[in-house]
Amino acid sequence: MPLSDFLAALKDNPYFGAGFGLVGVGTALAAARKGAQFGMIFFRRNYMITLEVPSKDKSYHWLLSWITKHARHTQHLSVETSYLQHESGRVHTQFEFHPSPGNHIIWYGKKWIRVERTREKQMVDLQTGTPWESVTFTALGRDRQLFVNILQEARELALKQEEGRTVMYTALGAEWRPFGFPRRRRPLSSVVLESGVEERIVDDVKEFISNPKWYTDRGIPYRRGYLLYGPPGCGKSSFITALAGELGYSICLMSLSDRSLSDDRLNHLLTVAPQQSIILLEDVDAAFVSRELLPTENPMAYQGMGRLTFSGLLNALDGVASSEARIVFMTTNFIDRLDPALIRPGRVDLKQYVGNCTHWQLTQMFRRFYPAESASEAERFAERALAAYTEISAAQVQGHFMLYKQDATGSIDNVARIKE
Ligand SMILES: Nc1ncnc2c1ncn2[C@@H]1O[C@H](COP(=O)(O)OP(=O)(O)OP(=O)(O)O)[C@@H](O)[C@H]1O
Repeated sequence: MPLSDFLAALKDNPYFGAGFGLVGVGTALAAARKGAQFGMIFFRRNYMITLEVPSKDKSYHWLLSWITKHARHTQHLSVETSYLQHESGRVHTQFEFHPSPGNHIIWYGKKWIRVERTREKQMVDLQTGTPWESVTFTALGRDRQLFVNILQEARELALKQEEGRTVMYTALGAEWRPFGFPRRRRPLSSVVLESGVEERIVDDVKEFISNPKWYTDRGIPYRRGYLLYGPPGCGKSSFITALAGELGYSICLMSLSDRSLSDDRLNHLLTVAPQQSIILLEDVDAAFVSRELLPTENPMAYQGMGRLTFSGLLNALDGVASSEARIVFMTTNFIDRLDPALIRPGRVDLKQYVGNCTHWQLTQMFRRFYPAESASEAERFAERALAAYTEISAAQVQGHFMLYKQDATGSIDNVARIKE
């Protein structure tokens, strides 16, 4: 059907009311209007299909990108600014144009489709503070498969854009929203942990992900908790980011000291976390300290800083049940400050100390940073570093190397100044 005919059919057109006789102009017009309305309703019900997608639906953002791709000739646009990190590490600002609120016509699957994007000025999503929006697709025919195809294409397009990148989500109201630009996946080899530590965690997570049946057969909730503990700057967060990249997972980052976090909200967020994501609760000690360490005169500390209570946190962790593998990582610098109830098996199934650099780690880091240098130079670096300090974090070593980017000998000679 040509576009003009399609548009004509969509408009409220008195055509359907024509031919009702010459009963008087007023009556004829009213009859014509009624006829038109009836005709349109009949036509819509029987020969048109529509799909409404509200902005709070997961597919909404994918669909906006899909529409942008297909409505290339539309002149009415709105902009969304994002940042993209290139291989070199440089960040580029990217403007993505989306069709503005209003009507757009798309030719897809040998059909004309009207896409109406609406934005409610009066209605705001109370949880996210953003205006309420929706897009409605209207097409002639009865075949719903058209919409299924569009949704699948939109999802594939979104996945393609995220390929090779790790998406970070943060909690906004009761939802998870991507924040910042998707980061280039960090390779696991770029995080140098003590020998065997990486394998221990990666093998455990992979085994967990590939074995849902083991859990269902035994009626055990399909979730696994990990705790990485140790001094700052030793690679806990970097390792979790690299692990997410290795698995092709995203990260849902949450701070338990967020004052707006309540028991219900945490519970809800853990339940609705995006598929294939790692939930990361950083610095859990900052929100709750062990009951045993608590001064009795300050019971508030145990209740958490916001409206989240300790028992609420335990319940939320226990309640995480999903057909999807649910992986929760917690990090802390002070494991001894954590309540034993929080880290008992079932809530934390694997605990791993991530500590300051060992001799082995120092040699590995040196060789990674200065690939042209020999193994004996790496040994010399590690020996001198550990002779000068008993405790050096990987972050400090990395900072030191950055000072001697092109000068491996300088980095060895000045290793005693690593903490200056
Ligand atoms: N083991 C490591 N191998 C390579 N780089 C590391 C390692 N540990 C830390 N770094 C570097 O140091 C910086 C800080 O590391 P990271 O945030 O992962 O440490 P952390 O243990 O999570 O610290 P905190 O306890 O303060 O959160 C990052 O830039 C990271 O690249």
